[in-house]
This record gives sequence, structure tokens and C-alpha cells, in this order.
Amino acid sequence: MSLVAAPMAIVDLGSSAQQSAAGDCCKEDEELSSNSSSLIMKGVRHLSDSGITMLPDSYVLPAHDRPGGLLVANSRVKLPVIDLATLHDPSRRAAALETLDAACRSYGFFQVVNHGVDGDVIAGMLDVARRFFELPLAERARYMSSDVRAAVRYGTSFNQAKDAVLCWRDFLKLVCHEPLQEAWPQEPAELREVASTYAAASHGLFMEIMEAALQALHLGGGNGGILEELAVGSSHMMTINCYPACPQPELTLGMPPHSDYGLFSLVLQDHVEGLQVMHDARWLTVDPIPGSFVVNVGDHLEIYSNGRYKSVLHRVRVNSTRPRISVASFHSLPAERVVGPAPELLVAGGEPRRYMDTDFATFLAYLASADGKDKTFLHSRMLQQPL
Ligand SMILES: O=C(O)CCC(=O)C(=O)O
Ligand SMILES: [Fe+2]
Repeated sequence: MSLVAAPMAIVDLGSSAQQSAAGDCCKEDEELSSNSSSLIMKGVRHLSDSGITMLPDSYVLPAHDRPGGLLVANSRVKLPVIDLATLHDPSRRAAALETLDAACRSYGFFQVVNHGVDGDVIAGMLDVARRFFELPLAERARYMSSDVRAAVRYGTSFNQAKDAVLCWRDFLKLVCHEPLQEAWPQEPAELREVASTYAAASHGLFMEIMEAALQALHLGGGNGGILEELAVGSSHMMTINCYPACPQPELTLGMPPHSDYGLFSLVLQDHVEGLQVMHDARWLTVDPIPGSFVVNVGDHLEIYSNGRYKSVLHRVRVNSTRPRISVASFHSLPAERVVGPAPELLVAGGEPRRYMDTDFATFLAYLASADGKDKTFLHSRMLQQPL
């Protein structure tokens, strides 16, 4: 659905239905289940608002894919934090680059503080996002589309057309790299202005982080490098995610394990935790730092760095009391650009190529066909195991 690879166990509805009978069924729930397919298409915000007390079977994951269990570490984790002010300070830049380099190699994730994006821009974006999902369904539904290239797309779950078990998420996706704002929603009235200001800030921050990452990798500093290419043209998709309160959060997920497709993703989350990152074969819950960005390496950067940097699986848990909003910005090269390992890494006597070249059409074909468990798009591009 969005610019993310969909691996994972969105599996067998038959077995999940058997495992869903936690709690007593009330009359409302019976009515809902008789009418559930039409309700489900309306998304989870609608379901949550209708007051259900039991999760419809279509959202119930089989036991081994549910969010609890042995693979979950008890503690919340503070991801490595990059203070952007230190990147701007020549005397501290080298140390900041080392922190960034280590974070991209091990976690594939870090948080950025002191990033210079105005607090009002951040608060305004979260506020307008929240208000969009409070609009009447008919207003939101105007933007429903199955066209993955649409400038604006409202939908539910992860990959609605393919998911065998649905996810507890509604989303609004906006293409930000073309002047298409007039296609974006007109309600709430401020959305276009606020989201385009936010998108410009996110892109600026991405460029700074990308420059730092390339420096840390000793790549692409020269003329004609990838950074110059990005300055001339790039792709930028924004997904606004809404995870309403869920009656049985232990049985489902807001987003299944996946990796992101681009170079870097910048995620703004509100104060409600939910994002989990796979690290050392365990799920760690990211502790939200107010006003910060969570940044993660995407598949393109893993490929471009020939496996030095890791595009790591992550997922989203939901909870029974607090709705959560996040805004994920996926930054990369233009869709038509073929991405492969950086040429500097593959010179004679250099290292072996670990990934095939890839392009957006291949990714879309993968999305349309992907239903394999624990199989990511990245794995389909691997020639040999990364470092
Ligand atoms: O909601 C979040 O914190 C993460 C969202 C995400 O991973 C995505 O949109 O790809
Ligand atoms: Fe993601």
C-alpha cells in the first residue's frame, strides 16, 4: 500500500477466527458481525466509534503473530539520539557522525532532536492529522482509491487488497514531490497549507541527514553524487496514520512487521507509544520523545550502502484507551531511478555486490504478489547475505 514493503504473516483467516473468542459477545457485536464486511471497508476509526467491545474476526491474528509473547522485551527503549546541533558544530560533527553511523548499522533507527523544525509546524501537523480523521466518514471516503500512484489516497489496514488479516489502522497518503496540493483534501481547511509546510521541513531535514549518512559512509561526496541528484529531484510520500483505541489490542496490530522502501523515513509520532523495532531478535518499544523525529533506514539505503546500513523490521501496536497518530515521510530518489549499490563500493578489488539493482515497477510488482511470511522486498533483491 504505501511505499513500504509488505512482508509478514498476514495469514490464514480460518485459524485466526477460532482463536478470537476472548470475552463475551454482546448484542451490538452480533449486529456488527452480521454487517461486518461493509463496516470493515469503512475503516477502524468507524469501527472504534461504533463502540464495539470485541474485535471482529477479520482483525484477529493467529496466536504466533500477535503482539505479546516471547519476542517482546519488557522495557521501552531509547533509540540512539542524534542532536542535530552537534552535526552543525564543526568541533562535534565527527562524533555525531559516529553515533549516526553506529545507529544505522545496528538498530537501523535513531531519534533526532534539536532538528530546527519549528515546534508550531510539528504541533500543527499532528493537530490537522487528528482533525482529518475526525471528519465525517463521507468526507474522508472521497479520497478512497486503489491507485497506489494517486496524489491522495485514503484507506485502511496495511495492504487492503491483499491482507488476509486486517490491521487496526486508517491512513491518508499524500504525494509530496509534485505540485499536486490542489488534489489534497480541502478539509480540514488548513490541511493543504500545514501539510505542505510540514513536507518542506521534512524534506530539508532528510537532506541534512542524508548528507551526514553519506559522509559517514565515505560515499557520494563528489560532483554528480547521489546528494546532487536528490537536490534536483526526489520522491516524497507522506502517510498520516490513525490508530484508534482498539477493544482487544493484544489480538491485533496497527501495522504488521515491515521495512520501508526508500532511503530514509522520518516519523513524527504523538505522545502515545506504539512503534516497535526488531533488534537482536526481539521487539523493542520506542519511547516517544516529544517534538523529536524517529528516523529509519529504508530498503534503498540498505541497497545503496551494499548492506552496511540496515533497513530493519518494525511494527505498530495499538492499545485500548488512547488513539495514536503518526506521520511517516518516505524520502528517496525519483521513482524511475534504478537503485543499486554505490559504484564506489564495487570498484575492482572492492567488495562483492550484495543486492540486485531495483526500480519502482519491480517494487509494485512485488507488492501485488507478496503474501509470503517473513519475506521482505529487500530479501527478494539480495544476492548474498549482507555484512
Ligand atoms: O506509526 C508509526 O509509528 C510507524 C509507521 C510506519 O512504520 C509506516 O508508516 O511505515
Ligand atoms: Fe514503516
